[in-house]
Amino acid sequence: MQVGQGRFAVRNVSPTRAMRLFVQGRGFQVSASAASSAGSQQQQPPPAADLVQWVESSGGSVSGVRITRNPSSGFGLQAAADIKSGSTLISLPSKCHLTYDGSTDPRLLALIDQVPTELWGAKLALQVVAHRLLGDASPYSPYIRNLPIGVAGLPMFYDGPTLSMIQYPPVTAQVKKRCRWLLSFTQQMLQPIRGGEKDPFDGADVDANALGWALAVVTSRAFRTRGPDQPAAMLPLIDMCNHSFSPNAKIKPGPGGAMCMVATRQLKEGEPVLISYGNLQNDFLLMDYGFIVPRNPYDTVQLSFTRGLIEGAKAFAGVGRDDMASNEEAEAVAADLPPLPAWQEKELAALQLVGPGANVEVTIRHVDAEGGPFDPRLLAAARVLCAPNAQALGGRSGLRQLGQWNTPLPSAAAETAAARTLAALCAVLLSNFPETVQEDMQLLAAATEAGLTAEQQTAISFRMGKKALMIEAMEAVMAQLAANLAAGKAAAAAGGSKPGQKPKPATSKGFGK
Ligand SMILES: C[S@@+](CC[C@H](N)C(=O)[O-])C[C@H]1O[C@@H](n2cnc3c(N)ncnc32)[C@H](O)[C@@H]1O
Repeated sequence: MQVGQGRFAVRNVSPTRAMRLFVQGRGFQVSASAASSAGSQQQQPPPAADLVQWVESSGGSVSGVRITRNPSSGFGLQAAADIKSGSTLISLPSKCHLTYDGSTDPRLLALIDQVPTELWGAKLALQVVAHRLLGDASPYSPYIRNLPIGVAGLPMFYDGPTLSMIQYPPVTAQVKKRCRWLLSFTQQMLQPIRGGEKDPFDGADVDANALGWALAVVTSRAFRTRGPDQPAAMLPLIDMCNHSFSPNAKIKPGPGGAMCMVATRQLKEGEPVLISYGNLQNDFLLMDYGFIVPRNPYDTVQLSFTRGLIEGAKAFAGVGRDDMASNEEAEAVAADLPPLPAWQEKELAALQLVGPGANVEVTIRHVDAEGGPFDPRLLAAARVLCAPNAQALGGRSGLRQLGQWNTPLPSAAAETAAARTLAALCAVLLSNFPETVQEDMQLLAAATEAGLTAEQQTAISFRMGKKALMIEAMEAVMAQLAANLAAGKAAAAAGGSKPGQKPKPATSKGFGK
């Protein structure tokens, strides 16, 4: 068993096969839809018909919507008729919601209690395991038996080489953390009680694969029904709805604690019913759901701010020196920094980028993101660190005055230095990736011939999206700079400057050396 490579090879059984064994070893029938796929088209019952029946017999309703099943994308929901906007498609009574605190088994509740509150997903995963083991005795059996046997595409189940193809530390580190947690929890919490009086699983071998499957089911299907800070719940049937950033349905509370799926616009018969899983960046879509959205408007590149990062980028851009530094020189500059003048230290502290309680996580976003492509704190920090003296900030201070994308510094020289530094920062970050965007595109174009798996293709598309985002930001900051300079010249020619004037729309020329 290898830790840190996202790989759970237990007793030489691959993760997928281990999950299959876990599921089938408990006497579970393969879901009605999966079982029927071997039969002829005519004999097939509607997919997951038992689940619909269970919801209806539990007091819920399913109206104007049907389940579809596609061999590659799994279950989905579809309008079964023309539907009016505002119609309730599914009403799911609270007795069908699966929550982590809804058990009557004190052994399970005691075990769940030992998991920290913030790991609500893990708590819920233990419930899912318990219900899977109960088999037909579980009140949720029609739901559990229709859950996917493997959750395709989750990096938690990538092999080591595929995980390393992501090339983006914020995601790979988090994936490894989840894998480590699974291993340590199963080894330290589940194995010692196995078969004993505290074991809620009555001696079943719930290993990292089994718990990993349940965790994957939870991360890809749970809903936060009680608000953003409260634990989530599994909503059977409703969770067969796929995601879109332009959804045509939404989930909302109904009478008596029910949760309802409601059409948010008119639907045509046969149209897929789609909800939004939230304005999530690709990191979370990949880690929790196993897919990404190309050119995801909510995607970001996450950075940890250090002064060295900006000073290295300044050197790389040739800001404050006669020439542009090489990568090595820029690294040397970043590693050996003189103390900051008090005015700059004070500004960085006001931005909460240094000092006690600092939060150094900043992002690069899409150009059309609110506030522009650079986290306002990062933009403000670049302006502060590129200003030769406090006067160059023109009396501005703090995030509101220094972090506005469309409000350049009055000093054209200082603003130019900041813009070039931010562009250089993107270039430095891009240089950390072994392949260019073009090379990634070529890899994807030849994916079939090269025998790349779907997961490997997703990993490449993911990192390509991050690189494209940085190129976009780099081009945007240089274009903004050109527009600012042009606006400044025009204002000067007209006999006065117009501070804060919105520059003309940018036409990008890229990062020119
Ligand atoms: C809540 S479930 C939706 C139902 C799921 N398709 C099934 O077979 O049960 C979420 C999972 O559906 C898939 N999915 C949902 N929306 C998707 C999308 N827009 N693109 C690709 N996969 C999607 C992913 O596998 C995700 O983990």
